[in-house]
Amino acid sequence: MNKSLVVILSFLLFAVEMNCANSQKKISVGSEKTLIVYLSRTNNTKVVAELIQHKVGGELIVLIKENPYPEDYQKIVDQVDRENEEGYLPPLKTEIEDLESYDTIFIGFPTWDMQMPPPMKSFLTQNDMSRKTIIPFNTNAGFGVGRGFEQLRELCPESDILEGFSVEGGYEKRGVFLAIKGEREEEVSDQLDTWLQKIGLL
Ligand SMILES: Cc1cc2nc3c(=O)[nH]c(=O)nc-3n(C[C@H](O)[C@H](O)[C@H](O)COP(=O)(O)O)c2cc1C
Repeated sequence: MNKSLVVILSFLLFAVEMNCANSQKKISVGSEKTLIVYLSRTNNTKVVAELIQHKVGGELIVLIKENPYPEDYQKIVDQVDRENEEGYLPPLKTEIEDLESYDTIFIGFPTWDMQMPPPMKSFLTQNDMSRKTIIPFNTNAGFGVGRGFEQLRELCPESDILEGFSVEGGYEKRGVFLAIKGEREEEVSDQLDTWLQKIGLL
């Protein structure tokens, strides 16, 4: 084979390889240093957490309470109301041993009682979030995040908190459990892209 043909073919092969490598590359804010901590009862916030992980990488950790909340909707509503009134912080089963090694932490929770659920308050109170970049996200039944992001700022005064993402999820009271699926999941995924681009993570 003539020498210049070999050079041209090698160059073409290199260009094709580079293109494949780039199209497979996961856009990441540094997988080994990013954590996604979330709380979810009916999996809407879980789906959003997984979409975020798919887009930016990182470790996914679900918050589990030591004593589970009641299955019954009205019972959990009453218990959460009481816990909020008393400022009770429920003990958690979930422990993150090497939290200090993460510098970017996504914090995801559903709106409960128009605020942050007590187990997430426990997590943010028990762990040192200072000097970390915190990125909040939320699902709700259509009434918004309530005081949730404000409470996050109060609980993490020494953190750099980026603009949060809040989206409509389920409506357990009306029997709508996991709503972020199928076409709705695709819609939420697009909204996540817009948000992540806006805050500079995509
Ligand atoms: C105890 C409890 C209280 C809730 N309170 C509210 C509320 O005040 N406002 C609201 O919009 N949604 C409220 N919701 C609905 C959830 O925020 C919504 O269904 C969310 O998408 C659930 O997320 P998950 O599927 O990750 O658990 C409440 C749900 C529960 C279980």
